[in-house]
Amino acid sequence: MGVADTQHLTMQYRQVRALDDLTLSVPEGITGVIGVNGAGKSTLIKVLLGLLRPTGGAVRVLGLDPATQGSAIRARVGYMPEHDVLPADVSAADFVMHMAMMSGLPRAAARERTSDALRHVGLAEERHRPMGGYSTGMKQRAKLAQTIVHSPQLVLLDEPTNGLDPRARDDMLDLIGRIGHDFGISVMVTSHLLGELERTVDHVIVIDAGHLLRSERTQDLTETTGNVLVEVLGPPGSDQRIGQALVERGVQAWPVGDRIEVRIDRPETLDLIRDLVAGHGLGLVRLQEVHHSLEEVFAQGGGQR
Ligand SMILES: Nc1ncnc2c1ncn2[C@@H]1O[C@H](COP(=O)(O)OP(=O)(O)OP(=O)(O)O)[C@@H](O)[C@H]1O
Repeated sequence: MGVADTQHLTMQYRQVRALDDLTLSVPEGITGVIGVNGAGKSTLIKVLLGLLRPTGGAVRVLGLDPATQGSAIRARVGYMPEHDVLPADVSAADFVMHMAMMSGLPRAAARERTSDALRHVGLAEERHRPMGGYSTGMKQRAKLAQTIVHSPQLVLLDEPTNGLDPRARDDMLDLIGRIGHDFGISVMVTSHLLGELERTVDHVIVIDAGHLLRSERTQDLTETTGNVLVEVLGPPGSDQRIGQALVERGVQAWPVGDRIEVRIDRPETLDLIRDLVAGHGLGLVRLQEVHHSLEEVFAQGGGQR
């Protein structure tokens, strides 16, 4: 059993079937739920939290039933909603403290956990300013702080990178990585962008029109291309010399920045790379398998399998 499981889950709004016979399991660790806008990601999160009652199927979150144990789930789970829901005239410190107490923490513990959470998300200095004056990135970090303030076992993050510039997005992804891998809190994070979560999540679930398309470990989904990336240490142009030497021996090799990508169609090619680098008196810094990106996997029709 995962940290969240659904069986034949259906959510029929008046006109729209947002979730359609959806069976999935969110394992421990960091899981990305990816789907275009309207795929049903937010609806899934609201069902898991017990905020929406599904029209069919079964749900378990941390082994609990959201229909009857919603408040027990919300005590153990953190939720970061997609849209801007922060009161503009309240400071992050007051807001996160309030949310901590709403989760059941006594005042002294709530105060301590609030300052820890705001420090973790990098809002320690600005914590007493009203949130209306915050940048989008700061608002997202304040929302993230209230998500983790009560030391949950699982956090559900709805499009946390939406509207962020590239730098703020990278900061947010780093924070999510730390929450999942350093704090040991399981994370389910949604995105409408395929490639964005790739380096952060351990597991990828892809949904489309409320259906499950794929659910796999990121590593398995982005299977190796059969190529390696070679980085050598030596005077400028060393990479080109090695690339040229490989091509002269009938190996497919091409430059990628100041490295060389090499097609490994037989195991001996790896020995050849090692011997050539040594033969040229150079150092072998890196020999790394090249994986497909998620975007490539789906462009090749991998999403339809
Ligand atoms: N309260 C509602 N009443 C009726 N239809 C809804 C409601 N909420 C969502 N929908 C519809 O259900 C479908 C799934 O919406 P949902 O918000 O879950 O998708 P999403 O993948 O989270 O997309 P987005 O990132 O755009 O929110 C969409 O067609 C949406 O219009």
